[in-house]
Amino acid sequence: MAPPIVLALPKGRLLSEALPLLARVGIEPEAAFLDDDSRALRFSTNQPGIELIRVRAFDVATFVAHGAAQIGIVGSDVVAEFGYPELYAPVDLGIGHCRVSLAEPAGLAAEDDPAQWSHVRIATKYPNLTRRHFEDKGVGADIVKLNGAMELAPTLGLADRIVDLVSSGRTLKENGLVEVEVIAQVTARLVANRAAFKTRADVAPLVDAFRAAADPRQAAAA
Ligand SMILES: Nc1ncnc2c1ncn2[C@@H]1O[C@H](COP(=O)(O)OP(=O)(O)OP(=O)(O)O)[C@@H](O)[C@H]1O
Ligand SMILES: O=P(O)(O)OC[C@H]1O[C@H](OP(=O)(O)OP(=O)(O)O)[C@H](O)[C@@H]1O
Repeated sequence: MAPPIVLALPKGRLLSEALPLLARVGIEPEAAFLDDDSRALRFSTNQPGIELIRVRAFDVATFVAHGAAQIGIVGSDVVAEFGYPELYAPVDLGIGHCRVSLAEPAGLAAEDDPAQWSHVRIATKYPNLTRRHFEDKGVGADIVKLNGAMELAPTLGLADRIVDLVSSGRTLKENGLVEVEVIAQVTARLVANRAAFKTRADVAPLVDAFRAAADPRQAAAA
């Protein structure tokens, strides 16, 4: 018998939006999965052929790309940042809506002309995505990699500008920054390891089940 499919879930903000999808697919995690006091990282479900792991958002992509997990749920921001060829992202799950944007202090924006930039210094947790974006424009980018709280970088002199996720825009506003350019729209994707998708008979049907659960027209018709 084939080992269970390992489904990697991000433990941050996407998890609460992913749980109703899981329920629509018919996957019920064991009780410990929802217990904040549990230190376990690997969980059984009501389906003997499916196990869950709970990892950091960026690590979902890494576990799936390397085949340690066969499928996962991860933001398209993370998929774009890594660009793993082994990661197949066939389903837009329609959750985790936000955007990757370039932002700068309001005072700088008032007199700034992005068309004139030849070199910029950017704080971000998306170094690859940011580098590619500026390369495409022929602008040199000096990148400072951070793991969070990018919004602090301009006022403390770490970088002039940031590339970060924006949803309501509240974090930028409360830190005196304005959005200058939207680099990419973001939603969460169901990702699969390409080799597992091709070689395991149980992976494609599960991907199809997520596709049906994510599509409101199919869900309404069911
Ligand atoms: N403000 C937001 N609105 C909507 N979706 C968001 C927002 N921030 C992040 N996301 C989505 O959720 C994913 C996980 O973000 P989250 O903030 O939970 O994790 P993280 O802080 O990047 O991860 P970790 O805490 O593990 O380092 C992101 O990759 C993105 O796709
Ligand atoms: O436009 P808003 O609605 O304010 O959302 C944007 C914020 O959400 C994310 O941070 P998160 O809260 O996940 O914390 P983080 O800094 O740890 O990533 C992102 O990095 C922004 O800081």
